[in-house]
Amino acid sequence: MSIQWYPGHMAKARREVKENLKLVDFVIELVDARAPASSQNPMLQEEIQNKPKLVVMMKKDLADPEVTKEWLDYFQSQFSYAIAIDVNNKKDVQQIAQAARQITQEKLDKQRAKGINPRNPRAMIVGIPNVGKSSLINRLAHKKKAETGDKPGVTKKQQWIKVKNEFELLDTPGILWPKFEDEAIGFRLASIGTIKDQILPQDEVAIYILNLLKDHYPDLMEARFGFSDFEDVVEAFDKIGKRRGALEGGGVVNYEKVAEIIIHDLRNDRLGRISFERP
Ligand SMILES: Nc1nc2c(ncn2[C@@H]2O[C@H](COP(=O)(O)OP(=O)(O)OP(=O)(O)O)[C@@H](O)[C@H]2O)c(=O)[nH]1
Repeated sequence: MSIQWYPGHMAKARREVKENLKLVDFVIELVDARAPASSQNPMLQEEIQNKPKLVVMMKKDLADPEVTKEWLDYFQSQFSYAIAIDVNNKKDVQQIAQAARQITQEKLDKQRAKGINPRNPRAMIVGIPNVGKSSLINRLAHKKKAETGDKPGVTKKQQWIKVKNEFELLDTPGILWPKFEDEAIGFRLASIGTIKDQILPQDEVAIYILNLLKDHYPDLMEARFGFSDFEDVVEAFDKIGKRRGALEGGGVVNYEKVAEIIIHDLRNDRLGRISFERP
């Protein structure tokens, strides 16, 4: 996880995705349900052109269900097919095959009407680092990868995975960079663990999380840290440090440790279901 993106990497990633896109009939774009806009790649849509796209909001089990609903409505209104899943929930994962059927039905019907016996539609998964690409591919593959041999792939190693007889999935995902457009996006991506911890100051990420909790999730904050409001971040860090034992000699609060605790709690699902942005 946490690739650092340089222009050379970005150009290579874009080229690879572009090549693979030629092989598929539709695209499965993975985004993080907690920050669906910030975790989209800014240029993917350009490369996809007119191919149908299924947006899959991953990690729905970690996101605020009400906000996830708003995002589903939003994506669906943008002419994209959208679902939200927890990759560890079998029923959720099954929704992908159903959505694929919807997406490809029209084209298949047209081919059948012309007397053509259509082949299985093909798809690829695209998403930013750590969004859950490998987990989803493994679930869809049930660890068995259907090798079909004669189809073109960018590298010889690539294979197609047959998903419930509905479609075939390229076994290597496309990895693209997230948005780096403004500071708030950076904080969201740092909070969900997409960008390296060294890139943004950890205390600032922790302050961002505390402010989000205070403004949108005071009950979760109260449950975990014992308070839900603060005027001053130093005061808030002191309270958490004392409560959680992040102290140095003489009982002085170690702020670095407090920042780590806040980020760790969030990333490890200790706070509850949280979303970082609304449509
Ligand atoms: N709670 C939860 N965790 C998930 C879900 N999907 C993936 N994860 C976790 O997210 C982390 C990253 O998942 P990966 O499948 O490695 O993500 P990736 O997109 O392949 O990552 P890169 O290889 O870095 O590009 C892992 O710890 C997964 O267990 C989900 O739906 N819910």
